[in-house]
Amino acid sequence: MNAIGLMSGTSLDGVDAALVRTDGACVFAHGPSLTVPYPPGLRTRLRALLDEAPHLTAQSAQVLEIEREVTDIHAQAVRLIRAAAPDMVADVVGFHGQTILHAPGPAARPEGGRDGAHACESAREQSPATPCAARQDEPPMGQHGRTWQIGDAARLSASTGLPVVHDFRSADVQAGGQGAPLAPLYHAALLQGRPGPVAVLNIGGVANLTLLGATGHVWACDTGPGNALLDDWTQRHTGQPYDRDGALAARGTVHGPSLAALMAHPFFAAPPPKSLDRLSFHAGLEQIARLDAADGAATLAAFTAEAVARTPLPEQPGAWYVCGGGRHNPAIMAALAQRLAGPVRPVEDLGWKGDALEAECFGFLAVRSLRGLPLSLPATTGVPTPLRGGQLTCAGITPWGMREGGRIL
Ligand SMILES: Nc1ncnc2c1ncn2[C@@H]1O[C@H](COP(=O)(O)OP(=O)(O)OP(=O)(O)O)[C@@H](O)[C@H]1O
Ligand SMILES: CC(=O)N[C@H]1[C@@H]2OC[C@@H](O2)[C@@H](O)[C@@H]1O[C@H](C)C(=O)O
Repeated sequence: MNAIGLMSGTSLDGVDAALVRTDGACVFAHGPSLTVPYPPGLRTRLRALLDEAPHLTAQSAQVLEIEREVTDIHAQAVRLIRAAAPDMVADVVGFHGQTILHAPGPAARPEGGRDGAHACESAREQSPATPCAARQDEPPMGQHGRTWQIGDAARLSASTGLPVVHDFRSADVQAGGQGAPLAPLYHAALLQGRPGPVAVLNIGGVANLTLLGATGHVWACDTGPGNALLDDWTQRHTGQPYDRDGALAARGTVHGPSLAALMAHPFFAAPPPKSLDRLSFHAGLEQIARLDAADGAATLAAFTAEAVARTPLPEQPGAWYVCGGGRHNPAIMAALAQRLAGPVRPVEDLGWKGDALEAECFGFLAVRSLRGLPLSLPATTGVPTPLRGGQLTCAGITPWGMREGGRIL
């Protein structure tokens, strides 16, 4: 199938879209990929929504309004991808949605939850759970926590005329898994035929790691902060959304005691599998508040790398391949190279597209979902057994087929 994957990550910078031809096990072709940036105003409102999310429901006006805008930007991304690949007719869309809250098992919300507030408790009091097939309702706070991605799959399906697979993480969390990371099975599919142990490290807003072992087993977890803290710090001190090319960090010096204080966060003492909310380390910005802008940036770049280096691994990788926006930051890449054994290289060395990988992943996972194949494993998210996931919404399909010339599945 030709699957368009859509990922709007924790950096809140926009929607990544990519087209892959896949059977959910192998990838046969990589089509075009692109990013549709969020307008600055939407990015600001999304950032505010993260703080509000524990107190909101899926019917809150603030959520509905932003969800509609976010969905329509995804629809625009689908249109652009289809226009860029007229010969690769899309069969399905994998729609991740925008994560606004991630609070699965205890490892993901160390003491105090977000910014010291107990996000999940407040959410539980305010969240009547009404099932909804086409949007992810604000997920109920079950015994295993919850994860919430906004996005209206029915609206996206109707506007694109394509079946849409969405809500990839809820089943995992409901089964007692972390709900993240989900990219490991895609990384493993791309690594097929390469000798392990080898690591793929995604440095997005949050960072996550996939280890393919010497015997081919897959192991994964979130490692710690990616760029999100540094983005917030840079925004606060320079008014820019991120530390372009690590220029601010390059002018600073890592402050050892602050780095040690940041590494004292309970997330690092918890064993994998574990995953993170974008705001899990937000209190860390106050811990380094007295540093100047450049030293703070240098310390945060080092924090991202130190967190990776301290991740307890079952095998030591012979090489580290880095994807996500953090690989564009020389301060982060240098800090990783300093701390990790083995070469640290961008995934472009493998012929992969490091800015499109997550979007491709959700196209791949959409096909796995349609085929009833697992999206997660005990060693990737902590689910008890390999687990399926995702929901299918077909609002764009008539009895005569797809509205915009798609193929009948
Ligand atoms: N030239 C650059 N220099 C420094 N940092 C950069 C550069 N380009 C991108 N980045 C960083 O990468 C971030 C975006 O990364 P990416 O798109 O991988 O995140 P995401 O997909 O939103 O997050 P996640 O993987 O957590 O869901 C930006 O916010 C910025 O911090
Ligand atoms: C809840 C959520 O959206 N998590 C993201 C985030 O961004 C990076 C890291 O944290 C990872 O766990 C995950 O995304 C990737 C695509 C994943 O699931 O593999």
